[in-house]
Amino acid sequence: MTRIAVNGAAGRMGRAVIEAASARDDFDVVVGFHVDDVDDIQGVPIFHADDLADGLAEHEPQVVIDFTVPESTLALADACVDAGVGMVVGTTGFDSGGMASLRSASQDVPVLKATNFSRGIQVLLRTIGEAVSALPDYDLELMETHHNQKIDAPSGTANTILETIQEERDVEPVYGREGHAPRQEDEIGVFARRAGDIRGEHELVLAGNDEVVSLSHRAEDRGVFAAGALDAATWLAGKDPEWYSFGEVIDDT
Ligand SMILES: NC(=O)C1=CN([C@@H]2O[C@H](COP(=O)(O)OP(=O)(O)OC[C@H]3O[C@@H](n4cnc5c(N)ncnc54)[C@H](OP(=O)(O)O)[C@@H]3O)[C@@H](O)[C@H]2O)C=CC1
Ligand SMILES: O=C(O)C1=N[C@H](C(=O)O)C[C@H](O)C1
Repeated sequence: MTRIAVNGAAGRMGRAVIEAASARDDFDVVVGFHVDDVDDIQGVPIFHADDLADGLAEHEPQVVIDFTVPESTLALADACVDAGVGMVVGTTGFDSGGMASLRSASQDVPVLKATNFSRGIQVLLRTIGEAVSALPDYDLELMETHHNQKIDAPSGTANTILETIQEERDVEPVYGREGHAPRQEDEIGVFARRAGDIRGEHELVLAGNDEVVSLSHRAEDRGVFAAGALDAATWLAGKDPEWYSFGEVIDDT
């Protein structure tokens, strides 16, 4: 049994995590955190986001799963360091300072951060690395589509895809194009669309040599991210303080 807490318990992903954990018998969701004063969400006791330390001390989770905003994740990191509780972080949109703060928390507690907790995206990332390396002269264009409530753009996953490409090839991102904007040889166009309640779509196009390769992934339900975050929490519980990746979970389970 893994004792978890959920930060952002009333959010789209927080609710999905609680729902997925409640349907399994190997998780106990002991506490949730939310910005408003409510007693419980889906039967889970809720502490206000200003009272992280109290909630962690009273309910003693092994791992907190976080899907919020960077400001909230960083406040949580301080509380987790003080309480000695591990973190599974799904929140995206950190600037470099925020990432550095989160990384420094992993000197004291185990921290696993992923921009996408779908297993399929992990496979896509590996496939993209291979394709970009095998097709060095092909033009690259990256597209993502998400629901109309998403705050950050491009998506965290798109940024991770870009980093994966840049490990293989020196490409310069161009975010959208407008007007007189001819394509340069070593650029990659990056495009973000927002519409409806689209759960998350990512596509990399590689074009050249009179052919087009399209590598894409579409999440059809937030449950896919929730399941991955829960697998990560089980894997992380009891680990030493360090910075971990979801790829390590996939390799082990
Ligand atoms: N890694 C992955 O696999 C995935 C990552 N994500 C990422 O997770 C994050 C959350 O996404 P989603 O659930 O759709 O977003 P939501 O807006 O639905 O949920 C975010 C929650 O955080 C709360 N919140 C906002 N500001 C604060 C604050 N300052 N302190 C404490 N809590 C706060 C919100 O409260 P309120 O509702 O009152 O504003 C809300 O409950 C995003 O960064 C998204 O990109 C999403 C899906 C998958
Ligand atoms: O906000 C979302 O919904 C999602 N965010 C993550 C991201 O920014 O990549 C992961 C997923 O695509 C859904």
